[in-house]
Amino acid sequence: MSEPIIKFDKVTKKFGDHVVLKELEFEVQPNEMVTIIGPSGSGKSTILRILMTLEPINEGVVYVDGEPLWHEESNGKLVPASQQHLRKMRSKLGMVFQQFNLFPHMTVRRNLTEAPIRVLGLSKKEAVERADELLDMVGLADQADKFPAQLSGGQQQRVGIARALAMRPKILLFDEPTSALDPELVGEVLQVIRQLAEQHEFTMLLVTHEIPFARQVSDRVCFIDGGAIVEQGPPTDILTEPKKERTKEFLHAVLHPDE
Ligand SMILES: Nc1ncnc2c1ncn2[C@@H]1O[C@H](COP(=O)(O)OP(=O)(O)OP(=O)(O)O)[C@@H](O)[C@H]1O
Repeated sequence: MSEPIIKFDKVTKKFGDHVVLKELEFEVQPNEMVTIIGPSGSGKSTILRILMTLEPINEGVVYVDGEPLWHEESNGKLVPASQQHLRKMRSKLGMVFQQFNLFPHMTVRRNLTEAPIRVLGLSKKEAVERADELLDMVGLADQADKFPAQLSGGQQQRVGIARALAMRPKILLFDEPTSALDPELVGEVLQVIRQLAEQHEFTMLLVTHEIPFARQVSDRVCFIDGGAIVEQGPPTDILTEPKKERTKEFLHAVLHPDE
């Protein structure tokens, strides 16, 4: 097996006295599509937010692409990372948020060109070309001049995905990308994610409650509860024949909410 592109080495994360992740050990291989499932409050979003450098960790080391994320090496020791190191590491990752988080005062195209111009130093022409290619890929080439509020939720989320891709990250993180959508708009967003998963050009980490979708697209499913991995493996094992009682109870509750 190759070197993992993401590795949580005994990572503990606390909010005050509340231990959200307890000595978490978790690895993702390059180009792997991993889905994280688990009850509300189990620490799923916290894992993604730590990777996006939005939440610092308390103990342990997170490695991304072979380098410590929240630390830097100095004289053979790991010391807290500088802002410069965090910026460099952050550029390896892109995140798609539950609430889209688009810039409301910018057109769709400008939502996609802003960061590549400012952060990556692309010329306007290069950034526009890249944006238009990505909008075409997510089926929104004809919406480039509109503002986010003029689009449906499903369209806005497709812009959110295109915007994350515009930075050419190695790793794409999805935090419940369909949970803010009306049910009839979920399919179009899942279709874009499915397309990306099939290309195998990115490492993808997806937090979702869409169990049938997770079964179709994931290389591995990870069930977490109480900030630790309870069970993980191929989707057919975890989602069809889970071994642990907690996984069975969770899946039953998600798949049969009325029982
Ligand atoms: N900024 C914060 N300050 C204090 N507590 C927080 C903060 N962010 C998250 N938590 C707590 O940490 C725990 C894990 O939160 P997290 O959002 O990672 O859970 P989750 O598994 O993603 O849940 P959900 O499915 O509801 O989004 C929860 O108990 C939450 O209340």
